[in-house]
Order: sequence, then structure tokens, then C-alpha cells
Amino acid sequence: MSATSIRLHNCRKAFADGTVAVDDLSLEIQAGETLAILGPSGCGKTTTLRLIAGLERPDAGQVLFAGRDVTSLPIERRDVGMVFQNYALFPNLNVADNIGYGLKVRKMPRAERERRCAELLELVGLQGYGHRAVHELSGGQRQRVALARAVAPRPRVLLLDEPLAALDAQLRERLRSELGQLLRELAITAVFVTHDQGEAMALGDRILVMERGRIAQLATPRALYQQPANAFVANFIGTLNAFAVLGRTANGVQVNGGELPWSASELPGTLYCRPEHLQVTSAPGHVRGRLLGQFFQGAQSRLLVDVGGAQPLSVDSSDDRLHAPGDLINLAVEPQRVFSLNA
Ligand SMILES: Nc1ncnc2c1ncn2[C@@H]1O[C@H](COP(=O)(O)OP(=O)(O)OP(=O)(O)O)[C@@H](O)[C@H]1O
Repeated sequence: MSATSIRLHNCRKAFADGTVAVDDLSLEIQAGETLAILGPSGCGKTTTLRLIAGLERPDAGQVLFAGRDVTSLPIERRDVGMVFQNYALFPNLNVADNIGYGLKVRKMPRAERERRCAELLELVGLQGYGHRAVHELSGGQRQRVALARAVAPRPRVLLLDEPLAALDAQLRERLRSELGQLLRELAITAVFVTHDQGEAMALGDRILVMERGRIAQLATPRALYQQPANAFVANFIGTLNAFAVLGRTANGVQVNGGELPWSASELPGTLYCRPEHLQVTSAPGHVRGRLLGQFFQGAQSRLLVDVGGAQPLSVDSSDDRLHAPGDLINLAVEPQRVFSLNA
């Protein structure tokens, strides 16, 4: 089955208590695209996924698959595969029977089913595990079985709700890259919900950042990071330093700890820059403050510098020099790395 585009058109979903989980949401997901849905708890990520799945019906608006209105179709008639955080495998069936379940329901002949199961076990790196009981598998292995089961019937759309959240950090990272590989191999349209920005950036062709049931921004990971639409998105993707603007100077603006380059005629209330764009310098830089701490992270260190603002500045430095807490640190920034944002 070839991949399918998905369109949400003015979708709204409120619950009985009046909570508006999804508020007039319109977006289009290309055929074969992987869309990550990211946002704070309660912003409507899971509800959006459930609207696409057919597990919820919108109060208003339409859901279209390849241009066809599927709004009133239940999940079993939408041709979607789903993977949940908690595996949701059948505990009384072995691995092969779990994977083959959807195929059996669709009355695929046994020999063909077995062939497809073997192919899927190989795809998820579990060759020879067909006869294992579910309780004999690790968390990561269970999640691979859940994936294999979801894609076994070759669905048009794969939906994943925090698929890696239950795994420990190391395993999550490994399975993340395996999942990315798998999604590319399957060339399936995939939508996954996560609250992990690293996961969203690594797996999503585009990321939908949601805020209170609406789109805060829908863009590629790179565009979200480099051109965040507003402060909410910028704070959600990566770390952001905020400088309250205190007034104009000859070449820029006055901020806590010094002066930032700023040539635009409008004078925003806050200016921003990313931690990797602040450079520690021995010459007088733009701002100066006292080191609160230095955290070694391997290829670079994260420095926290107090310039007297509301929050200490975060600075990423690949310079190996060790500073001591309390040291005075000079920081410089290239003018084009300083930006303002809509509130
Ligand atoms: N069945 C329901 N009945 C009432 N309110 C609900 C129901 N399901 C979700 N909500 C509410 O709708 C809003 C959106 O919920 P949703 O689960 O979509 O958010 P989420 O972004 O996935 O959150 P999380 O990251 O915490 O899982 C929340 O305020 C939630 O409490």
C-alpha cells in the first residue's frame, strides 16, 4: 500500500467538562512524511493523534486521508497502525502470534502469515524470537514487537504515542535511531507524539509544536531552532538566553552585564541568543558576569554565568580551560546571532 497524505481541516475537540483539547486545528502531513507532535503536558498532542486514528471524533472539522473524508470512520476502517508507550502486547500470545494478530484477523493464510512474521522479526532485529513469551522480553524488545505488530498489515499510516518514553535513556537513544531507520525503510506516513525535543528533532521531518490545542509552529527541526515563531517555541526547542533591554547605546542596547550589538531601529523589550553563540573571550566582550558553575558534557562544557539578570546565562564552550566558580567571564556574540521574538 502506498503512503497516504493526512489532512486535518478546522478540527476541534472539547471534552464534557469543557476542556478544549484541540482548537480549530488545520494541517497537512505529506505522504511518507514523519511528523513529530511536541508540546507541554495537556496541550492536545494525544487528542490530535487520536483524532487521526479515529479513536476520537472531532466536534467540528474533518480528517482526510489522501483527500478522502474519513472523519466518521472508526479506527478499524482507517488502515492505521498504532504503537503506545506501554507496549499493549497480548500477554497470552507469543511474539509471532502478537505480530501476526492483525494478519490473522484479516484472514491471511497461515503460510503467508508466517513468512510476513519472519520478515518483520528480521526488520526489527528479533530473528529467532518468534516463540518467546512476551514476559521473557526486555522493554526495548517488547517495543520492537509492538512496532512489528503495528506495521504487519502494511497500514497506510503509523501512529505512535510516546513510543520510547517507557525505556531507559540509553535504550531510548538506540531505539530512536532504529525507529528512524525503520520509518525510512517503510516510507510510511507516520505521526508520533513525544515530549522529548531531542526525539522530535531526530525523527521528525517536521515538528508540530502545540500550545493550548493550537499550532504554535509547524516547521522542520532546523527552522524551528533557527527561526522560532515566538518565545514559546524558542524556549521549547533548545535553550535560550533572554536579555531584558534596558536602553539604547551608541552601537546597540544596554542589558544586564553590558551591551549587546543591535542595529535595528525598533527597540524590543527582550533580546535572545543561543548558548552556543556566546563566546568566552579574554578581551572585553559584550557582557561580563561571574561564573556560577561549569558542567563538563564531553565535547563541550555548559557554563552558567550570572550577569545580574533574571536568569543566569547558559554558555556552551568547547574551550577546555577550567574556570573557577566566582571567576569573571567576558562573553562576546556576533551581531547576527542576537534576535528578538514575538511574545
Ligand atoms: N477523555 C477526556 N476527558 C476530559 N478531558 C480530557 C480527556 N482527554 C484529554 N483531556 C484533556 O484535554 C487536554 C489535552 O489532553 P491531551 O491528552 O491531548 O494532551 P497531551 O498534550 O497529550 O498531554 P500529555 O503530554 O500530558 O500526555 C488536557 O487538558 C486533558 O486533561
